[in-house]
Amino acid sequence: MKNIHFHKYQGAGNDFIIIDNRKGTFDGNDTTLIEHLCNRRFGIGGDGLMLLEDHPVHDFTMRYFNSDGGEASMCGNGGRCIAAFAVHKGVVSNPDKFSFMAVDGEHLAEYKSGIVNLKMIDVNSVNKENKFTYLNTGSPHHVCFVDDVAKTDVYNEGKNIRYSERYQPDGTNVNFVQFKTGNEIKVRTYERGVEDETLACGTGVVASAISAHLKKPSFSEFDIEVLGGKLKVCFEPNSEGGFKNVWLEGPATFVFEGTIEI
Ligand SMILES: N[C@@H](CCC[C@H](N)C(=O)O)C(=O)O
Repeated sequence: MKNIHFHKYQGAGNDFIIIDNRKGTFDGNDTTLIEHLCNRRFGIGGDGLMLLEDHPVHDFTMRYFNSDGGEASMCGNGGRCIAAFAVHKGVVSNPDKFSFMAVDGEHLAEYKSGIVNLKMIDVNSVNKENKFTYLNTGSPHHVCFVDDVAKTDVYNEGKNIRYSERYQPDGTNVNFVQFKTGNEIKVRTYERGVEDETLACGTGVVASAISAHLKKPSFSEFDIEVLGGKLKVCFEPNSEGGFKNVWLEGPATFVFEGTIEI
């Protein structure tokens, strides 16, 4: 038997188990254990699990695992939550501006009163098709626009696209976006690796905001409503059809901590 101490955080309802692994005692290759810990009935429960580890230059390293146990591409809400955790635990010396390393590279973060503003990777290109866009914002995203996101069958339609031949073998996350007024959009996301709709997806709202900009070029800042709350995204288009200075902002909240015996 082994005891694992964990913290639970959520960012707009995208929820994560976070483990301080600076001593290296948790084995990130143990897919079965991570899947078990993320299980909402038999474990702690979460859309994903993160390990906070040391980094020689940056304040820390973030390792992200989807709830299926697999080490995944970037998680935007996870990045915001681990940033808040690092501030709460005194891992970073200056909450106003700090940096960490993730699977897609370096991220800057700013923390103030429970809100984390996280710099995301530059987006070099957007594949714009007739009915959808496809882009990588740290994780791959298919984005389509719908008239009424509340009436969209996110689970079944998302799953069909996620497993469609076009995206094999890696699959994709799938976002359904509805324009509201001005710079406001509503987004619902089917996440691969969770294999369900989640209450929010950070890299997904970034992809959705950039896709919305392609339809409404006068906006480069978006207010986004997701099932679990509100997020903001801003960016600057570059001269080659890409996007730089991409920031994702929203709440990152401690839920509880505990020890689980496995
Ligand atoms: N919830 C995340 C995205 C996590 C990764 C995704 N499920 C994938 O495997 O691509 C976010 O907030 O960005």
